Parts: sequence; C-alpha cells; structure tokens
Amino acid sequence: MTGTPNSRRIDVITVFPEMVEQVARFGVVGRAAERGLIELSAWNPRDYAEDRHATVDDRPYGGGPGMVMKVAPLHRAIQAARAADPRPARVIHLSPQGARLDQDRVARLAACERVIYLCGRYEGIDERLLEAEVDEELSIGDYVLSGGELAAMVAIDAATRLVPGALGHEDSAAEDSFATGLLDHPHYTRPEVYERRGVPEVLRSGDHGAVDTWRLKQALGRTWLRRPDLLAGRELDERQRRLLDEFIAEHRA
Ligand SMILES: COc1ccccc1CNc1ccc(C(N)=O)cn1
Repeated sequence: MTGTPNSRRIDVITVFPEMVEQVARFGVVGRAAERGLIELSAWNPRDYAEDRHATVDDRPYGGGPGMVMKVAPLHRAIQAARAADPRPARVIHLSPQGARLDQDRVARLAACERVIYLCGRYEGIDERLLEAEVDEELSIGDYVLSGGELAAMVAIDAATRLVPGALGHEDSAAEDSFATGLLDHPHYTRPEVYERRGVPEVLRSGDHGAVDTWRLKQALGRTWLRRPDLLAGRELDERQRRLLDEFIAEHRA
C-alpha cells in the first residue's frame, strides 16, 4: 500500500502485529490515522522466515539462556516495509540499550516522514541486523520489557500528538508540560465543590491574564518541588523568577 505523499508513514516490525495495531484504534492516534495524518502498518518477520515453521529465533552463539532473533526474517520484513513507500525511512530499534526517549527526541520522530520501528523479543536481535539496518536505538526508560512493542507504541503516541492537526484546538501540544520544559499546572473542571474541596478563585475570575499567571506560577512551583533537575538547565526570565520566588515563599510559610 503506497502512502499518500504528505502523510507520515509509520511501519512496525513485530511478531505481534495485532498488539501494535491497537495504538491506531483509539483517541488522538486513532483520529490521526482515520484522517490520514499518519499511516500505520505492521510487518511480521514470521511471514518472511525461510522455513515452513516460520522460525524467527534461534539459540545464542556462546550459549546462555533464551533465544536470539534471526537476521534474515527481520531483514526481509524491513525490506518489505521500505518497499511499501518510495520515501526514505529512519529505522529505530527500541531497546534498553537505547538513548532515553524525551520530548526533544519525540519532536524529531514527529518530523520524520517515515519511521520504521523495530521491536525485539526474546533476548534481543542478532547484532548484524542492527549494524546493517538500524539508524537509532531508543529506550523509554531503564527497565526491561518482554518486547519492544509497548515502547514503540509509546513513541508512536507521543510523536503523533505533535503532528500538525492531530490535536484539536482544545488541547495544543505547544502548551504540553514538557513542551514548555516545565511540569503541568493543576487542572480543574465542574463541579465547583466536590466533597468540600473547591476550585482556586482565580480560575473562576474570568481574568485570563491572572489565570495565565497563576498557571505559570504553579508550573514553575511544581517543577521546583518535583523535578528540580528540569530547572537546573534553564534560565528563568525576571517574571518567572519572581513567580517562583513567590511560590517558594508561600510554600515555606
Ligand atoms: C530483553 O528485551 C530486549 C532486549 C534487547 C532489545 C529489545 C528488547 C525488548 N525489550 C525491551 C525493549 C525496549 C525497552 C525500553 N526500555 O525501551 C525495554 N525492553
């Protein structure tokens, strides 16, 4: 299936295609797929195995527990995915050995016209396939999953939110907490009081300037409290500095 020229094409190499296809059935990613902003296809290396048992793994050279994914079925699946669209693709291997996925790397993925996500299972993938085909290794965190599929789905979700048009006007990715480099401010909606807990007055004042100031102060304060590391590498302007100092003074009061 050749892609429509300006849509982002996402291919996933996985032995569990049905698992990965779920990410394009719901919510923001589901709507983006429906509207042709992204196209998602999964490719199963079992379909490209050499033998009638559709073997995709084998025992590790050097011994040890578990199995290793074979080169040939993965290589053929990647070639089939590449051939499905004339545009060049960036091949990303999800692995605990990868660079940590953060919003900057997500933004780079979102800018790619084509990405092929390679999902390992078992103990991992034969190094020769990685050397020959992989452009970048990414990790969603310092923990081991039973496969790269969930990591690929995380990357697909985070990147799709940044595709122009994917989010309605009601929630712009530009104000996302990590887009501003700060944590998010608190959110409230009706009822005004729930089990004796109210809503901060300023949010019902109708004074949008005051609301924006309150939200910035809360974002700065919460970042200071929960993720001071995010503030370490960041210059605050005079207004931000003053708001954070106010928050800290109130926090210590
Ligand atoms: C033993 O599993 C592997 C070993 C090597 C490569 C891939 C896998 C598949 N598992 C993964 C994949 C990604 C992440 C992550 N942190 O992004 C965690 N686990």
